[in-house]
Amino acid sequence: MKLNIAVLPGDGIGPEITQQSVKVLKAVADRFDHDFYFEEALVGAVAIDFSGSPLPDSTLELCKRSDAVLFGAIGDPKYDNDPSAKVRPEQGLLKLRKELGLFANIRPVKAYDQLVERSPLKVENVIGADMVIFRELTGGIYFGEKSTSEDGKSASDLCTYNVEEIERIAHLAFKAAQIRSKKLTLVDKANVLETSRLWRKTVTELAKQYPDVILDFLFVDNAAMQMVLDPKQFDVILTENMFGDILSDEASVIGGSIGLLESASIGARNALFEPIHGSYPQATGLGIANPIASILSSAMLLEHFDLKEEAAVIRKAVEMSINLNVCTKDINKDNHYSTSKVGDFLESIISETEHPVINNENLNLGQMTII
Ligand SMILES: NC(=O)c1ccc[n+]([C@@H]2O[C@H](COP(=O)([O-])OP(=O)(O)OC[C@H]3O[C@@H](n4cnc5c(N)ncnc54)[C@H](O)[C@@H]3O)[C@@H](O)[C@H]2O)c1
Ligand SMILES: CC(C)[C@H](C(=O)O)[C@@H](O)C(=O)O
Ligand SMILES: [Mg+2]
Repeated sequence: MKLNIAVLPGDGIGPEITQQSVKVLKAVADRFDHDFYFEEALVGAVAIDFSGSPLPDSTLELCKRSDAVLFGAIGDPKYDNDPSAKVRPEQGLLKLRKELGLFANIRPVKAYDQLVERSPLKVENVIGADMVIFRELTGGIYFGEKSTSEDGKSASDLCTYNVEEIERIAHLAFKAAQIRSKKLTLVDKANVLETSRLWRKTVTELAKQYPDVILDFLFVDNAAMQMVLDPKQFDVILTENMFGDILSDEASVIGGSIGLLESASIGARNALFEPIHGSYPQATGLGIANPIASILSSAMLLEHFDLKEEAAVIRKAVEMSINLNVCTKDINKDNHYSTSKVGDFLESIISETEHPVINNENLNLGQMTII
């Protein structure tokens, strides 16, 4: 298969993790005889430095004409610490999502058996947890009208949704539930917010088309608590933009690190694949960032094009690196590997060449077999 992939490394750890994904995708292309073409472009703070815009027109054009976008991360402390900055790196990502119509952000969360001991949550609560969060991505308070009064003493962000915006992502979430454990939980704040009441009404109506799926509801404050008390109760979570942002970072403690959480942002024509984490500026250039979230996002990219076997090879290689403890320090505190060493390891497993790090005497090879 021929795929043109736009690569937007962005800021902070974005370039180092994205580089590992490209390595892995190239190994997949070689192994399965595909033609993957990569073209890089600027986004975020680096794009502001270069052109004054967090999403230059040339970057947007590249994304529009590519088959898929591989996104790293954006964000820089110089903007985080300056609330009055009018041009901000995050605007690049938000504009990209809007312009490409990426309304559904799919964030799978699971507890790897080998890592449950590392989760701050109780092992018995976490083991077997496996859910997917469907986060609405182009509406809600993120995109409503914004204003600040002239005297700077009040500000407003409007939250709006319409039925069509709710229905299109709800269909995807119901379909996902049908091929999973057939349970869909709508997370909202319908006891307070008009928009949430519209979500409840619309989703309840739609549920009639999916009689095999059990629909239930949770208020977001309770959902935040249930997420850590009993994450195994969740199968598919459907929620609006901001609740999904917050709940998915919270859910990452189940897996042991946010550096493991992949995501796909899907629209009618375009698709973008991004880790859920940010630019982790403190780690820039130190080689400690976990590249797995980005690499698994690349697996989602392949699944999007129905390259299931290819994606499975990536997922199996990742399982293997976790089993063998070839991991960065967020999940391997004592004997960690650098970002690029983890990438090299996965690349070598996929391309079935010699493993550059596997001879390390501290590795416990156990019963592992190389695919
Ligand atoms: N999609 C995105 O590009 C995105 C997402 C979230 C935040 N941001 C931006 O990133 C910047 C930093 O934000 P933040 O500190 O709140 O969130 P962050 O996700 O960058 O980092 C939060 C914490 O998560 C951990 N972490 C994140 N990525 C990791 C990785 N790959 N490996 C290991 N540990 C990892 C680290 O402990 C880090 O301190 C801000 O400018 C923010 O706006 C961007
Ligand atoms: C950087 C920010 C705009 C973004 C969001 O809030 O959507 C991030 O937190 C994410 O989860 O992708
Ligand atoms: Mg977020």
